[in-house]
Amino acid sequence: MNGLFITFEGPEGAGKTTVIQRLAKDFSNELNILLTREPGGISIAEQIRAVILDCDNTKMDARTEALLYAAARRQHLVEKVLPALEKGSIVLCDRFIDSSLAYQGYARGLGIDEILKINEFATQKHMPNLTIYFDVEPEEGLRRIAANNNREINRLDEETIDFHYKVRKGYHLVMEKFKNRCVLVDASKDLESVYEEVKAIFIQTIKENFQK
Ligand SMILES: Nc1ncnc2c1ncn2[C@@H]1O[C@H](COP(=O)(O)OP(=O)(O)OP(=O)(O)O)[C@@H](O)[C@H]1O
Ligand SMILES: Cc1cn([C@H]2C[C@H](O)[C@@H](COP(=O)(O)O)O2)c(=O)[nH]c1=O
Repeated sequence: MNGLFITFEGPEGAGKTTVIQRLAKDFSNELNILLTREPGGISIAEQIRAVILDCDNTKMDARTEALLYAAARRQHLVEKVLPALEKGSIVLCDRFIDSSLAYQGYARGLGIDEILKINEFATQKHMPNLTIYFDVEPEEGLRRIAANNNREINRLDEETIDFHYKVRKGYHLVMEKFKNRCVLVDASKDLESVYEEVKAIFIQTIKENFQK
């Protein structure tokens, strides 16, 4: 694989989307960047996203939810991410496998290792080169999305505060499990500080991988 696969993780409203979009804009003249997201990024996966996140689907079973995320991931990976990496692109992906480990594995109580197994089947063990995790208190993240009029509220956003605390705890466990590829950023800081920190990590990673 010639390219670089960088994923961005964190709870609701942590600032991932805002920072990735700015990163893509600032570096698109000098680097071949593909910006994408999960669940979604391609037609089939966007359709699965709509089914998972529809606020009316409150009856959805936790394992069904986990399998749908994994199915969307599989299609997005083979249709979009892997071809871009083959061409040498830098793929910036808003959420990937660690979201399933934290949300379905830990917060839903299905087990991090169980969810890892079904995702290894889906991804054939393709993992990111780097994962930047945006760490923020659930209340702060939820306050940010509530203040953002352009952001639709989905079924997962509407979970209890207890669930959102478990998501954060789940992420901490996952970051520890995969510490070789994960970097934690304090996303409670102001946006400019968060952006500068992520940009520095990004530049360092590009140097290490492309300018040997
Ligand atoms: N560091 C920050 N301080 C204050 N507000 C922020 C910060 N980062 C992002 N925001 C604002 O918070 C809102 C949510 O940000 P964003 O959509 O980037 O989060 P996200 O992590 O992608 O959320 P989600 O995964 O829930 O969609 C936006 O209105 C954004 O402008
Ligand atoms: C990939 C993935 C996502 N989720 C959750 C996390 C969020 O609540 C939504 C996606 O919404 P966003 O605005 O695009 O962040 O889905 C999950 O539970 N499991 C996953 O694998």
